[in-house]
Amino acid sequence: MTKTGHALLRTIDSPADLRRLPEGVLPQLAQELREYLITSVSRTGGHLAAGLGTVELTIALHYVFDTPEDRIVWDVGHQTYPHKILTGRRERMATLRKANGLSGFPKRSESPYDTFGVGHSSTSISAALGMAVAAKQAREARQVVAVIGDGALTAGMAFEALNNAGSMDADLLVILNDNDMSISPNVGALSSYLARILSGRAYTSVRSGSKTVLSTVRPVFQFAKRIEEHMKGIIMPGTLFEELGFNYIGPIDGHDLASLIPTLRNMRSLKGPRFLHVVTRKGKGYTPAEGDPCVYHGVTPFDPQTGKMETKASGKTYTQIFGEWLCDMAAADSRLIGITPAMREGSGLVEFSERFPDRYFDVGIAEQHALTFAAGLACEGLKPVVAIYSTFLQRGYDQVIHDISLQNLPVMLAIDRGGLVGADGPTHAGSFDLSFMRCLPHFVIMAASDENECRQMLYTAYQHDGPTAVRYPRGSGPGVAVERAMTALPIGKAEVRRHGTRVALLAFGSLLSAALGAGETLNATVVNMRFVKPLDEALLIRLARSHEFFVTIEENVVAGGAGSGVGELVGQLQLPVRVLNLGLPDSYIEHGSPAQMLADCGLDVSGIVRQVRGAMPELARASESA
Ligand SMILES: Cc1ncc(C[n+]2csc(CCOP(=O)(O)OP(=O)(O)O)c2C)c(N)n1
Ligand SMILES: CC(=O)[C@@H](O)[C@H](O)COP(=O)(O)O
Ligand SMILES: [Mg+2]
Repeated sequence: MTKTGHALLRTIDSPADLRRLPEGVLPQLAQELREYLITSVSRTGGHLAAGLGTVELTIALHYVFDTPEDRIVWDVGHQTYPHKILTGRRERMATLRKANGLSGFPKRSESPYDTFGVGHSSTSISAALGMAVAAKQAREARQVVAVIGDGALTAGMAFEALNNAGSMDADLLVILNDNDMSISPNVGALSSYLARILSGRAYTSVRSGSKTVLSTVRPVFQFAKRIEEHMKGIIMPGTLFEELGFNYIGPIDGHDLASLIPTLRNMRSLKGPRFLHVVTRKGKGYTPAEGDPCVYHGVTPFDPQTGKMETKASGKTYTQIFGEWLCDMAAADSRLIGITPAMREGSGLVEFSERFPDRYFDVGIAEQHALTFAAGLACEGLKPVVAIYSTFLQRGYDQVIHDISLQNLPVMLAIDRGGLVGADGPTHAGSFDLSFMRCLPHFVIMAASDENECRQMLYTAYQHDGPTAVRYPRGSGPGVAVERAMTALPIGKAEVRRHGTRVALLAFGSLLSAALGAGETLNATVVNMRFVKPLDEALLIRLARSHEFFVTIEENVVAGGAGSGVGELVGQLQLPVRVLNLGLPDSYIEHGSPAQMLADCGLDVSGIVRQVRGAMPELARASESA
């Protein structure tokens, strides 16, 4: 804590307040902002290291640009807590990622300073270009800035935007926040290229992890020199970004306000596509986070003195079950290849990457590439397993259809974070995968209801000679024991878990526990459907002869979900049952606690009972008179 107790920071309720400060006090403000950030996130949890790395950049951007009139578009947005603190939300940081509280990402409805909703990476340049073109069309002198990280720059979408922007005269400034990190260390040829730029320019950096103090050619001088070169038409071997039509400046020290502010002022005065390369340190100013920016990328509440995080005493997560299975399967089958689009830790591939480095591929934030890369591997007889969050799978949908399903290739998708994810909110919820996967020919699709079944499904999928998907939720399940044996399930076979009368609750995946609880109250039959595709048609035909109602239950939108498949079958076969589909509504569920979010959607025990009785009042009357 600074001696002043954040005295400066407390005077800032908007960037206008910030812009009234003399430049000389901004380093003090940066110190206070960094301390405030650490203290606040130590209480709430959330994303920490990235925001620590953008403290000075955020101050400089709001100091130089006339926000919100000038637009700042952040990429991913996990690094925007300093931005939120400086734009009038300082006192609401205690509500971060809690129900009805601040979002963990920029959100247009939350603040005029949040110019574009983000959460998925690599969208900032496209959106900012749109805003810049709009400003030009309206003859508005507005400045538009996209702030993108070196990790986010590894996504194809970023280069689609650079390619387009570089050929236009839109007044757009792209700022690359280069900290040599994605969540884990950044990967790929682009990362190496950026390192070469840093080493090739008068710049020593922390990029190589060295303790070398940052030192740079004074950017103002450098800036003038480059203008002179351009003016003289001297064709210098420019950077990739210059070759793409951007006026490239950098690299400069992204923690040095004395460099940032004059450079941004200069770049603000220019027209056309401009590219500023800043170098920062992820976790800057907090020793535990500087030491391990990967661990401190996303944190649970922690002791700010020691950095020690709270750990929830819970069983193995589904992610851990997957990681264990992947290693066991790789040990048994040399054809297995493990692929992640930049989510090694989140998807549980750390052990696999260490034990099977030649069969592990982190392709960067490149979901589309990951999926078609897997298809290519499968063409040659290998067995690719793509570990991917449901929400990020959305980024590669055409590749799933065109490169995997259509060619009927044996690619296995391990879809993690299926269903609601809690604090990250709607940008990260896996609300749609059962809908967008179910309609694809050739795919076998399973949804795990507990940890042991998850492992069995993974093995079942891996053994299948065709495209498969196993979907499981974030976090841990009901805590059943997991047998390490490799047991395959019969494809397309469901499992009756409870016998009842009149109503059959057909549960897909993680909501089986809630269905069993509701089944007790309703005296209903409860089925663990296991397979979204193919459905257990024989069982459904049998149940239709002895039940009046099918109630499908899934943590996926109702629209086109697993339950829709049951309704389609009932219609096709004219089965004598009524169908009620329970699942996520046709709306986005705001962040909060997963249990509360499910309850709000009527997907806890009482909610299921209430909805069933509401749709079938004769049931309610019968159970009351019983
Ligand atoms: C499409 C997509 N894939 C994966 C992620 C998960 N993710 C969040 S932040 C991040 C790394 C971003 O690296 P960078 O852009 O360099 O930002 P930094 O954290 O280094 O500031 C990833 C992979 C995402 N948000 N969006
Ligand atoms: C910002 C981002 O997209 C990731 O950090 C994401 O928040 C990780 O989600 P999990 O916490 O579920 O791994
Ligand atoms: Mg980075």
